[in-house]
Amino acid sequence: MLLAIDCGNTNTVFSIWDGEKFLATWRTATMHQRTADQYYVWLTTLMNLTGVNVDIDEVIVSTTVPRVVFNLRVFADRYFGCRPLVVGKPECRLPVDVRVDAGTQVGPDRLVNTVAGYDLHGGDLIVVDFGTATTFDVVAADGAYIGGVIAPGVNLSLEALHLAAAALPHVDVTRPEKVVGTNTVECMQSGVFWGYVGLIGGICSKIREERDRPMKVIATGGLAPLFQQGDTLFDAFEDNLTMHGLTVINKYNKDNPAS
Ligand SMILES: Nc1ncnc2c1ncn2[C@@H]1O[C@H](COP(=O)(O)OP(=O)(O)OP(=O)(O)O)[C@@H](O)[C@H]1O
Ligand SMILES: CC(C)(CO)[C@@H](O)C(=O)NCCC(=O)O
Ligand SMILES: [K+]
Repeated sequence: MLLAIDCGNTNTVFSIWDGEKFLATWRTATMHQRTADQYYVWLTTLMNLTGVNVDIDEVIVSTTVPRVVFNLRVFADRYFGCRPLVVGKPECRLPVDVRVDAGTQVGPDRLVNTVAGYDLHGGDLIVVDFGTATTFDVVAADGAYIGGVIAPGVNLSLEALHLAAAALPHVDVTRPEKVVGTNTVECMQSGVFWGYVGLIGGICSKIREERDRPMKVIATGGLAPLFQQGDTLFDAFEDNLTMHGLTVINKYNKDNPAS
């Protein structure tokens, strides 16, 4: 059984994949100090609580936080007797080309998202992920990763306003009915929500213009459904895109062992 771990700057998600479907998914805040033993206690508690009694013998990790890798390696080795595949490390091969400037360390989550997007929807794709950052990643016709866009995350933008301006409160993102707010909270929500609608639409049309071809837009991440409502920003929404990509990459590495 495969344990797939997607560690972002804010949250870390663990999913168990039986080769055909995910049996369970659990989320915890990312903390680089968390030890192998802490991961194990947390995971086995949840497995027991939900009656998921399976043997894990493979682990794959994508992390945007390099410091968690050491403890996750110890976790896989100590408790599951395996060496984890870590996306972005030389021993983890990708089923697609990566065509970016030499020396660029593309975020593993972005690579995994494009592998998943290509697997599900084919090439000529823009993958938008609403995480800590909002990323746009471009997949060529042949599935290659050819670059993208990094914008501040939606929650990060709201938090930055609150932190930088003494009179601006902490607010949660929502979809305001009107653009013109009549109180501080509405004004902030409008700026972020409608600002993002414009940003997403604008960046996708600029990418299409630059590529000079139709491109399908796939959205993922916690806030994607909020932006999906009513607006024609995305062609498809994928709930579990990063996890799906991890299973594709794991299978590719098993089917194509290093010679
Ligand atoms: N309507 C909503 N309003 C505010 N936050 C939301 C809403 N729906 C989902 N979320 C948030 O989305 C987040 C899940 O998003 P996702 O896993 O894509 O990114 P993340 O964990 O925040 O970032 P990263 O992957 O970079 O760590 C959760 O933290 C959840 O609180
Ligand atoms: C952009 C984020 C933070 C999005 O999670 C991550 O993919 C990352 O840390 N990337 C490294 C830089 C890059 O992707 O070019
Ligand atoms: K994410």
